[in-house]
Amino acid sequence: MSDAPAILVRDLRKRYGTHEAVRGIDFEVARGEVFGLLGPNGAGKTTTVEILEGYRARSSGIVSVLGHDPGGRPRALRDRVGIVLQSGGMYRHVTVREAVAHWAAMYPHPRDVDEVIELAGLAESADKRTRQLSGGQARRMDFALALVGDPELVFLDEPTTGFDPAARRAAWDTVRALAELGKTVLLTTHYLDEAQALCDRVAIVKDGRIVTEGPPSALGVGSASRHTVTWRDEHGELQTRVTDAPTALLHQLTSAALARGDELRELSVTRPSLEDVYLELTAEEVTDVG
Ligand SMILES: Nc1ncnc2c1ncn2[C@@H]1O[C@H](COP(=O)(O)OP(=O)(O)OP(=O)(O)O)[C@@H](O)[C@H]1O
Repeated sequence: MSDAPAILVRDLRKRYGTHEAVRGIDFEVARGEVFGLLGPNGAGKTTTVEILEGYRARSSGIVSVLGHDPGGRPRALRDRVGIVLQSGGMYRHVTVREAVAHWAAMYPHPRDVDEVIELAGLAESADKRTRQLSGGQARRMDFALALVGDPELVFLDEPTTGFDPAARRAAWDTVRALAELGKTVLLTTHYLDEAQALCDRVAIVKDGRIVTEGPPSALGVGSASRHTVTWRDEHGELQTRVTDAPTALLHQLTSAALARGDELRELSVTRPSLEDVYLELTAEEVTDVG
């Protein structure tokens, strides 16, 4: 049972009136995996995640979360899933420790409150009233609330939107700590560096469909053998060539430079990054694959 996937989605569809926001999505997330859904505004990420959380009903398809259908939010599932809510405003007048302790009491096997506060990076703010927290600290409290029930699976919908760089790094550390604890994480993000830093695998969603899926590094490298070669030529002009045969191009360039007794200044060879692949696949004129 434990090698059954944490999340299984088959031909998931969601219609809002006449608009089909999710048009046949399939993916699986293994236990202990950090999986990212990427894609432009309106692609259908939040709809998908909220169906998995049990907050929205699907139009059709199969969805299994820790072996349960999340529709109707069964109690057996609620205790095992952590959800970082976007608002987190209900505890404005109590301290961080009181809020986390209150939330912990709703779960059958909560984690230690102070340990969770530490894990969320809030040890120094534990006695602050939550309304006095900065935006980044408030978000960390959302993490603490999501973790205190000791969930097996954590949903993070755009966990660092609006964070300053230091708060983002702290949130990344929290996600990594979750992964080290063996938790499964499903996150959505608009930040490709975040996906690259945190996710074992990502799926890029566009217009309600997955257009590609795989480990972030493999998406960048595997999508093309294209290399971009840049150098400054003998006239001081910066040159750029995109090639599938970088070895031959470099041989040609270096031979010519050596023959002139010159250096190839500012030479660089780059492969497509996750960002290049993302932009290519989500560009408006590109039609969907699959
Ligand atoms: N409750 C709703 N009623 C009608 N249409 C909706 C509703 N929720 C979402 N939509 C539409 O469904 C599509 C997908 O929205 P969704 O929020 O899932 O996208 P997203 O990928 O999460 O976008 P973002 O990155 O902007 O959060 C959009 O066109 C959106 O306008």
